[in-house]
Amino acid sequence: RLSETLAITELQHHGRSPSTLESVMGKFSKRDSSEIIQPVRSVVPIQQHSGFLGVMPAYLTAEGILCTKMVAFYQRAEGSSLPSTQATVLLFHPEHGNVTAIMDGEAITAKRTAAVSAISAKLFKPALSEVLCILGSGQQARSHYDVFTKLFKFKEVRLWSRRKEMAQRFVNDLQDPVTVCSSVKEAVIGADVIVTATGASQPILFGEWVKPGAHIAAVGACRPDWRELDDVLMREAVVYVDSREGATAESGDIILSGAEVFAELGEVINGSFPAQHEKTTVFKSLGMGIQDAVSAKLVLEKWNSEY
Ligand SMILES: NC(=O)C1=CN([C@@H]2O[C@H](COP(=O)(O)OP(=O)(O)OC[C@H]3O[C@@H](n4cnc5c(N)ncnc54)[C@H](O)[C@@H]3O)[C@@H](O)[C@H]2O)C=CC1
Ligand SMILES: O=C(O)C1=NCCCC1
Repeated sequence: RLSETLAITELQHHGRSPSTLESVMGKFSKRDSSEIIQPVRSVVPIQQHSGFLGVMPAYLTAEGILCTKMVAFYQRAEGSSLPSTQATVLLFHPEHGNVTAIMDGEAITAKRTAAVSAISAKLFKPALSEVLCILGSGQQARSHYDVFTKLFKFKEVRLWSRRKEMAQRFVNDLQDPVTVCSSVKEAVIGADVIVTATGASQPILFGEWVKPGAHIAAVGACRPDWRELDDVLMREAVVYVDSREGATAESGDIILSGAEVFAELGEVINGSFPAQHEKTTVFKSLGMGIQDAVSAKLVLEKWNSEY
């Protein structure tokens, strides 16, 4: 329950200093193994049941965090009572190797992913961003809605989900107005920031609909043969990723489109690559163990301070 209350502001900016997430992603992109060790996620595909099990270890020396997340993602039938993403996070004592905490990883996964997408939006969205569009109405859609509307000011928020009643249900829980759209095209035309957070395995977002200069935070399609974005969009946009190795191993949108990766988010944070916010940009997110590690540490610190 504590991880559900993990404030996004703790993952995001604290005044002027860079957030924990930004600072570790910057460090990761320096590839200094004395600072951070984070192999590409180990994945066991469960083809028979349209899912996979992933193991995501990370060691951050300066932060004193040794962690692994185990995550199962299963494509579910609409309305299933089981969540698609289920996860457990383990923290270890870096000096002795004993387990110091076992925590539920669902809320951490939802919140840290949205926080990282928000960092991408902060860096890459057009200067005048009035319309936010979210595709999908599941856990990630909700966490992205919460973070994006908290951190940025949009004049209009649009939502599309493959079953309109699910989008309607999502909107009914909210206090602020959100337009439910009947098609992806209707939802994205003219949008400045687009979040794709679906379980799709074929493209649902097509470059011809996307406003030039828009920013897309692409969160779904995390298998080498799954897609959310079409070839046109992938080839025309400037493509940023969380990890180059992760993207080349896991992202169908990158592998199958042949799109070139321009930079990692961490490389932009470090100043070694520019944020081309005047161009159409895609941030292809796959998720990283270091993001879970720093989030879990925040949860544990909160626990220790409160109990
Ligand atoms: N980049 C990252 O770090 C992370 C990515 N993910 C990915 O984000 C996506 C969403 O995850 P959750 O919100 O946890 O799942 P969820 O099951 O809560 O939501 C999935 C949404 O996608 C929609 N959807 C499913 N199949 C679809 C299809 N074929 N076409 C269009 N819409 C479809 C569903 O209607 C639902 O609105 C998944 O692809 C998951 O793998 C999840 C966790 C972290
Ligand atoms: O980073 C994660 O956690 C996940 N990424 C892709 C989908 C499953 C969970």
